[in-house]
Amino acid sequence: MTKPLFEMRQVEVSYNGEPVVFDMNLKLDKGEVLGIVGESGSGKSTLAKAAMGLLGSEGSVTKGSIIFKGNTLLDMSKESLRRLRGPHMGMIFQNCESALCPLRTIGDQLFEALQEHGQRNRKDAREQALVMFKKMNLHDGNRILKSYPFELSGGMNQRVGIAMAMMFKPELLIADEPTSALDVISQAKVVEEITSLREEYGISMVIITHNIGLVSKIADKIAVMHQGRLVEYGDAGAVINNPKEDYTQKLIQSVPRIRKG
Ligand SMILES: Nc1ncnc2c1ncn2[C@@H]1O[C@H](COP(=O)(O)OP(=O)(O)OP(=O)(O)O)[C@@H](O)[C@H]1O
Repeated sequence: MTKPLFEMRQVEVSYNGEPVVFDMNLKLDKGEVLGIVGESGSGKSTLAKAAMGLLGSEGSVTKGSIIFKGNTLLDMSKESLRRLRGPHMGMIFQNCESALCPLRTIGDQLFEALQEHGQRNRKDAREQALVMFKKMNLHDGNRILKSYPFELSGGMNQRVGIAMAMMFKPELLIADEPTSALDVISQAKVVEEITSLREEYGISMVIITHNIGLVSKIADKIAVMHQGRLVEYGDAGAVINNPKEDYTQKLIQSVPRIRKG
């Protein structure tokens, strides 16, 4: 039996010693898409940050283990984790604009991120960026590279953030509410763009959202969180069409007409 690409075993996460996520058990095989859904405050972002080693000084994993390709992340040094982030495990944030530095151009930030992971040639980096921008429907790539984040629209910054994460073609991409800062039409387009890039590069993904409708279209498995706990977890079709928990039914009822075929 092949080992999962990513796994959480009995994970508890706390802020300042106070647990907010309890007994999380999840598995993701290579090429799979896992949707994590739940209402605001259920612990979804905390889980994503724990997986990426980005909990900050107040937060820590207080029980269990998080395993990526057979390596226990909690045992890794900060430097090894830093090297893993980007080329192996990528992250897309809810608001990519706030993750970008306001004082430097997109091009400088992009090159710096690639340089940190061994890409030294600025011309190659630029070409790679232009290709990825096009795939994200950002057609004026040269202008974007010269722009500061405040010179772009919210939707453009979000696409730039996604393109930057995708440029590394990571084995695992964790997307935390990747479309919630966008209007409904842009949301649908960005989901399509992410899905086609994922298919093209065979990237495994964890998509975190409060909108079960969004993951119903693209996830293979769905995990439902409520008050820091996993309340339902299984194949997306089974969770959507035959939810066992009342809470999942309520989430589904809050979205008009979704069905997984
Ligand atoms: N830095 C922090 N310090 C203390 N408590 C925190 C911190 N960040 C989050 N929490 C708490 O952890 C719990 C889970 O929050 P989290 O942001 O993970 O939920 P979420 O499901 O991602 O919500 P949302 O959909 O609104 O982003 C909440 O009770 C929140 O108040």
